[in-house]
Amino acid sequence: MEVASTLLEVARKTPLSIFALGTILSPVFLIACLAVYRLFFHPLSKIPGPLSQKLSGFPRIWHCRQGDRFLREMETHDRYGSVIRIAPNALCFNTLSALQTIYTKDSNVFKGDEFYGLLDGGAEGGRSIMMEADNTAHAARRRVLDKALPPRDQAFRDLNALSKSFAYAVFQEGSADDKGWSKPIDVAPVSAWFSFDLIGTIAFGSPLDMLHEKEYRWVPKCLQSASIFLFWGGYSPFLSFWQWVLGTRIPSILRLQTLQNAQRYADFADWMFHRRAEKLNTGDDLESKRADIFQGLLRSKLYNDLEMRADSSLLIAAGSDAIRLTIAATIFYWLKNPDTFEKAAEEIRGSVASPDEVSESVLASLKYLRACIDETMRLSPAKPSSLPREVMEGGIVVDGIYVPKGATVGVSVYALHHDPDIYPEPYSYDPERWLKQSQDRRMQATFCPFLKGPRACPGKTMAYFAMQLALFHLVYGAPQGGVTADGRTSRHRLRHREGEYQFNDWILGYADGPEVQFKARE
Ligand code: HEM
Repeated sequence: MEVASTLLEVARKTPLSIFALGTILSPVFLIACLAVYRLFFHPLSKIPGPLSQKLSGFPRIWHCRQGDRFLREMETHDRYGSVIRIAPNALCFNTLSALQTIYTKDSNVFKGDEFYGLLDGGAEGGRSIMMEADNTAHAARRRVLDKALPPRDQAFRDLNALSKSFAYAVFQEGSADDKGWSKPIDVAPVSAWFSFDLIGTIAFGSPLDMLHEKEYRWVPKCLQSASIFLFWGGYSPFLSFWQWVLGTRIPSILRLQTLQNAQRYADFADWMFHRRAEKLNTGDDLESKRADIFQGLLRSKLYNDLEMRADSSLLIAAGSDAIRLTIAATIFYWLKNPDTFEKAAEEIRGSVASPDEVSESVLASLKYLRACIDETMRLSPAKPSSLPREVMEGGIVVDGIYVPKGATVGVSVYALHHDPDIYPEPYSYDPERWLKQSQDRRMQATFCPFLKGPRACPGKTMAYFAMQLALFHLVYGAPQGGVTADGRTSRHRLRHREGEYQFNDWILGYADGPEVQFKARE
């Protein structure tokens, strides 16, 4: 009281001071009012969650930057229950019913500006199909994209050839020492080169040849760095500001590495699509006689240049990174659980007399391999955090909770995949659970690494081909016995499980390792 009366006394004497005082106090007053509103009067005020996240969106941005948002969502669910408030205007659920309500065709939601507003074409703008807000426009683009995917037999042949090169590159990286052991090899970068080569082939008609040549090996690292910015930037309230900054020299003057890389990556994606377009126009390249995604998109004439640029950026990232992560993570889980590796190896080596005989039907018969991949994607889904959907006019009811227009809702894939009621011992790597006759029916319904509904991944079939073939050739050629995996645990309190593959979620999952060593088979 004393301080207030002194301040008023001073203010009374000089009008200028009144102005200064008002300038200082009014933002404080406004922030206090906003805090009171968000805590007590906001339509979502009754939903439980950490105080900091009820008050502000910045904790979520912080966790996006740190790469541990999915772990934070899981922790918050464990503490507060099946629906949590993860930002003043955003809810996260961890139930099957919420998954079935939010991501279905007729759900009263769309992809709003939260996260999906940061245009993936860089400073020049342009929305990719994944960022397309309008559901009808999205459906039209999706029809074109689905038709543009290469035919199965062509995709199988291409991916089979690339997978052989992948296995060869892994073995090449390590050379045996005098006891017959290879040097430790980090599988993550080699998987990245493989996955970029495969998306080059599927989407643009020719690989970038990263498995053999070093020229473009900077791209995966550049994309990883760009993704960090695009993830936290997408949740920041100043989207147009960041968009503008990307087009200026500010990132290079201030050495903002992730922003510089966001633009560098967008320019690279632009170059990829223009290179493809040029070859198609001249019609004299071999690739134009084969199907690839951009050939289909370019021929459809549905897109403008900016959308093409954005789709190119999306496809390179979406088509490569999740595959890279899943291959590396499966190897990690195999090495941490040697009996599962032995079983997979036995199945693979017993399936055909020579790896050259692998075919689509042989792959389909490798049930244990498929179960291993699914168990990896359950434990370490490449998109583990909740994917936000903005509620439209009229609101939506999720798990009995009315959510009004303008709020966002989502389901934590990581939390759903670790529900102990559906997946007993949820942190153990147990491929057998996918093979049991008496399987809980909810398992297939909750398992959603590719998401569900009209916005789910169109590359699922191709992704399974690529992951199965890469692991098939690796295991077929892998010398038995001498393999190790590093634990990659850290002191982070949410990352303490020895047997869990540790990765960061920056739109997609990024990790180092595992490191493996090979020894010649007896
Ligand atoms: C293990 C591999 C993969 C996983 C786990 C995966 C996962 C996903 C997920 C969860 C989404 C939904 C994203 C969202 O709504 O925000 C998505 C979308 C998408 N994915 Fe994949 N993906 C994989 C491989 C691929 C491949 C190989 C391609 C390219 C052929 C691809 C192309 C796309 C595209 C274009 C979209 C946007 C679809 C749309 O909005 O209609 N993905 N993916």
